[in-house]
Amino acid sequence: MSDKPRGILLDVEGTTSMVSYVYDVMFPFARRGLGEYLDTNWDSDALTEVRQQVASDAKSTALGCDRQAFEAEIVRLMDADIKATGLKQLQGLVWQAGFASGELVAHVFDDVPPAFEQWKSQGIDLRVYSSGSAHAQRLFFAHSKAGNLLGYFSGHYDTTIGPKREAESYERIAKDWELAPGEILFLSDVVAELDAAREAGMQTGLCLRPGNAEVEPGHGHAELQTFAEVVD
Ligand SMILES: CSCCC(=O)C(=O)COP(=O)(O)O
Ligand SMILES: [Mg+2]
Repeated sequence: MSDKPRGILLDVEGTTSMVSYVYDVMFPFARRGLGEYLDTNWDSDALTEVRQQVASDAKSTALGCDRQAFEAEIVRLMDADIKATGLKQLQGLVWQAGFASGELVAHVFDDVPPAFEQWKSQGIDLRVYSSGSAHAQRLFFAHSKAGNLLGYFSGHYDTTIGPKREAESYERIAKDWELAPGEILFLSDVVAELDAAREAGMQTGLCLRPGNAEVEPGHGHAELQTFAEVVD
């Protein structure tokens, strides 16, 4: 990495954690629990807010009111793995029971907790930016296989701040964090996300974790296999 960062911004899937944990464990859990969750919570405040978000994402007010049409839209978004804000908020609500019961225990790579400890001891501030909702991020890191890691983070960003592949999202994060973009190091497994962060002026690191998709050479981002390589 170039300059020592004052803040490290972390992606989750493919960066702190195995892609397969999200795809093979968490997404199927949300799919299985969807119908019952909707039946039980249709009029709750949390689900009403999500229904409005999904309707707004789809630009169809009616969608938020019709139980069958709503569920069909959620299934469509899940099938296509569309990282829409409303879907991500709903998945977080369904996962809550799984994390609370212990059926879901979030995967983190072994080098992650010691790196968090080292970075914090060096005075580096840590925040998360994931397509998963901020609520889901908190559940995830509070219930990880390495224990409760939530205390390491001073903030969480999701797609309500903007899409992960747009430079403006990273500009907004830097502004909210009250750091210059160049003082922030963004770590992710997705080159398009890193391109957007670099365009905003952030330092970037591409995580090459086991199970991640292959990347084309020539992207120009620093590459790392583990977090131990990030800061001296
Ligand atoms: C934070 S837990 C759920 C992760 C998730 O739903 C997801 O889509 C992961 O996306 P990321 O931006 O972390 O790669
Ligand atoms: Mg990722």
